[in-house]
Amino acid sequence: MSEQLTFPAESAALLEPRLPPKSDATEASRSRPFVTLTFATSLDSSLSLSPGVRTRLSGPGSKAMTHYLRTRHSAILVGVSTVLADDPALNCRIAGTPSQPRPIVIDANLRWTPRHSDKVFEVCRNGIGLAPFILTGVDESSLPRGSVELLHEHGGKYIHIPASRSQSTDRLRFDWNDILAALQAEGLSSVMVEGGGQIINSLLDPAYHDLIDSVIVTIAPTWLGQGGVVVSPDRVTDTAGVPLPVARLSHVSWHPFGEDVVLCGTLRQ
Ligand SMILES: NC(=O)C1=CN([C@@H]2O[C@H](COP(=O)(O)OP(=O)(O)OC[C@H]3O[C@@H](n4cnc5c(N)ncnc54)[C@H](O)[C@@H]3O)[C@@H](O)[C@H]2O)C=CC1
Ligand SMILES: Nc1nc(O)c(N)c(N[C@@H]2O[C@H](COP(=O)(O)O)[C@@H](O)[C@H]2O)n1
Repeated sequence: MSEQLTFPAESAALLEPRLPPKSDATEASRSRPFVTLTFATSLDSSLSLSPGVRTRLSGPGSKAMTHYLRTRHSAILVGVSTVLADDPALNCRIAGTPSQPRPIVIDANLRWTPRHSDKVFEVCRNGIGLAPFILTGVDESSLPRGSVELLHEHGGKYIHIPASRSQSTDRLRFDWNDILAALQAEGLSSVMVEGGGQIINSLLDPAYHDLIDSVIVTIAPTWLGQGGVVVSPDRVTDTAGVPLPVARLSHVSWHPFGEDVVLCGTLRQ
């Protein structure tokens, strides 16, 4: 884990209007964390070749951009399938970074059994990352003891969130308002939501658009083909059943980073 990235100050300046305020005073006055939705996609809207396959999309420049975003948020949030697929470090690897983001793993049904050898714990032991907070719908009394201890040793923990049962999958699901309330209660004033597909599609439900402060998407000049993990939220229709667009960005800007382009925008008018 010796990779060291650099991100030019002039590129950082371009992104500044899209990022959470630097001033603690402003952040403290918010009722919920600042939310940035950010991910890397192919031209066919895929995040990876298939569920469970770690797929490099970002080139060196846009990868450094993502790591710069990690320095500018208090937390970085991913779904449990991303953790199982990627064994991600979820730290910032820009040299001299002043602070590391807190990894947040959405694992409502406890599918992940954390292990000492997981990268997220390795970087934590090496002082270049923080241990995860795992948001779960499972009651405290049913949490696996070994996992609770492993997390505790590294400074992480489980956090219980109220959950409802999805009618289609019979799995526990969280309301994003409850997720953000839990982060706020932990003093986390900003969060970047990185993925994967199910997490992003769930956040892109129109009920949650007002919760998203900024959208920053890396687009790589590649098609991954069918069978990938796709960003495509559930369809919305009008009262006559005619399909409507789910969301459109406004205040859009495009920034080339090497062979990739980074699209910034907001879901607000
Ligand atoms: N290119 C990129 O920027 C990124 C790519 N990925 C890729 O995405 C893939 C994983 O994506 P997915 O398979 O879609 O899994 P995912 O990482 O989105 O996690 C899916 C899990 O999250 C749960 N979930 C979703 N919304 C929820 C909610 N509101 N409340 C409670 N639980 C919720 C689902 O029930 C499911 O168990 C991996 O292959 C990974 O490599 C992941 C992150 C970023
Ligand atoms: N920005 C970006 N570009 C890609 O090409 C990617 N595959 C991802 N994936 C996300 O980054 C996580 C890996 O993080 P570490 O490098 O291990 O810290 C991965 O789990 C996805 O969330 N992102």
